[in-house]
Amino acid sequence: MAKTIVSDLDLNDKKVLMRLDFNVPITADGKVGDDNRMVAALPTIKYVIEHHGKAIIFAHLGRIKTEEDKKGKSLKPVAAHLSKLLNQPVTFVPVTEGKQLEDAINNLKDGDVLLVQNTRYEDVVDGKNVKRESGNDPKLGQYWASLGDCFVNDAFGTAHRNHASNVGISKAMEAAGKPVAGGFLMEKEIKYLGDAVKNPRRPFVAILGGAKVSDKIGVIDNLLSKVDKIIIGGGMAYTFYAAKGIKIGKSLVEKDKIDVAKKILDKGGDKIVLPTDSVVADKFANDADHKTVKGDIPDGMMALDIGPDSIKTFENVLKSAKTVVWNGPMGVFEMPNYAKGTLAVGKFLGTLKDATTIVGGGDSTSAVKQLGVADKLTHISTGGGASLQYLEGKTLPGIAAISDK
Ligand SMILES: Nc1ncnc2c1ncn2[C@@H]1O[C@H](COP(=O)(O)OP(=O)(O)O)[C@@H](O)[C@H]1O
Ligand SMILES: O=C(OP(=O)(O)O)[C@H](O)COP(=O)(O)O
Repeated sequence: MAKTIVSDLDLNDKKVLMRLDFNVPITADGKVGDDNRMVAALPTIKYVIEHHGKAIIFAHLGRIKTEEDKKGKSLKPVAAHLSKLLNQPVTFVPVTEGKQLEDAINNLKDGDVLLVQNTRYEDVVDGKNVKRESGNDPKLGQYWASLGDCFVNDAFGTAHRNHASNVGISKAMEAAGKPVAGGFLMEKEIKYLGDAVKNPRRPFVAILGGAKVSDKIGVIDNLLSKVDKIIIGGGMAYTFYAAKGIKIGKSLVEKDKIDVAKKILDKGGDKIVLPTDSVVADKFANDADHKTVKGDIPDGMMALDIGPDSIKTFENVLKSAKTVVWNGPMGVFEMPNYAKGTLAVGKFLGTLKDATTIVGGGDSTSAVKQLGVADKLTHISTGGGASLQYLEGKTLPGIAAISDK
């Protein structure tokens, strides 16, 4: 069923609530480190401005479980960066509810842009982890929905979450008879990912890495029936090492997912390709003592990148691929000593001539952009977990909640 899109709405003089994915890296000096996701949302924001709407933007940054977590997770630097990108002022409201927010919204004129504080501040109230946003508290969705005339959800990267700021607002808006639409980014992502996986050209290879192991390990099981090979690198690999009885030292591991990993290995057999060597370090730091080891990770060491032998193994699998979907860096690429694996895989994908190559996820995308290979790939998706779940064939709650045409 086709979904309502922002261009279907009458925006003139309307308070247009927007949900965007501005979950971007913030540098140590408090600036936006990579603005791919923000740039990707500009067409929809500009459309709202040009059609005389008042853009009221909701977005999240990081995950918040304690009061302490709120430090460094304010969207203020994102507002400043957005103002530069749009070349117009952006009003930043440092709270997520109350009179200050309501007054600021009431003061908006046509074409103005306002960014609300990190929606996940609502997860911790009075020091308690109440998960109002990420638990989709209906009262919060209703409150936010009451602030606007229509809702435009363009946060593809967050579409796999059932949260108050995407699903909650949508449901409350619909209940109040107000329009709920998707944005242009949502439309573009669905088109590219849908086309690539409906009838994928084979061999179809998925590459998974990164650190959100418990989030993404479940995806592998479903992908097994769709792809010809799954390459697993990055922090994800060591839960699989543990499942195979290979020593992992102090490497990232999700202990309660080792059984899941075992089942995936049994079911996947030689479809699953793991690193054969790793770069290990004695601490999580670029200047730590580090070396390359095959197989077992020594006691007291942690694996922070794949090694040169793994790179060759992965390239061998990838060289004949016709469709490649990649999410999650192969190592801690933010630190130069552990960036080689991610670099090598990104560069290799850029050399594949007759292949559809799709990279998704905040960190993976920022890695391929740093490498300068982004323009050699078919599609850079703003969603990591979201694109994976879309590929699995799952209905994403954020998309499902957009009104049908
Ligand atoms: N071996 C590893 N150990 C710990 N962290 C890792 C390892 N490999 C990659 N990472 C981290 O994974 C993070 C990205 O993971 P994730 O959020 O799942 O990817 P994406 O944002 O692309 O979806 C990066 O910050 C990177 O440093
Ligand atoms: O960065 C995101 O996901 P991704 O790392 O899978 O691309 C999205 O903004 C969702 O964030 P979340 O995984 O904290 O819910």
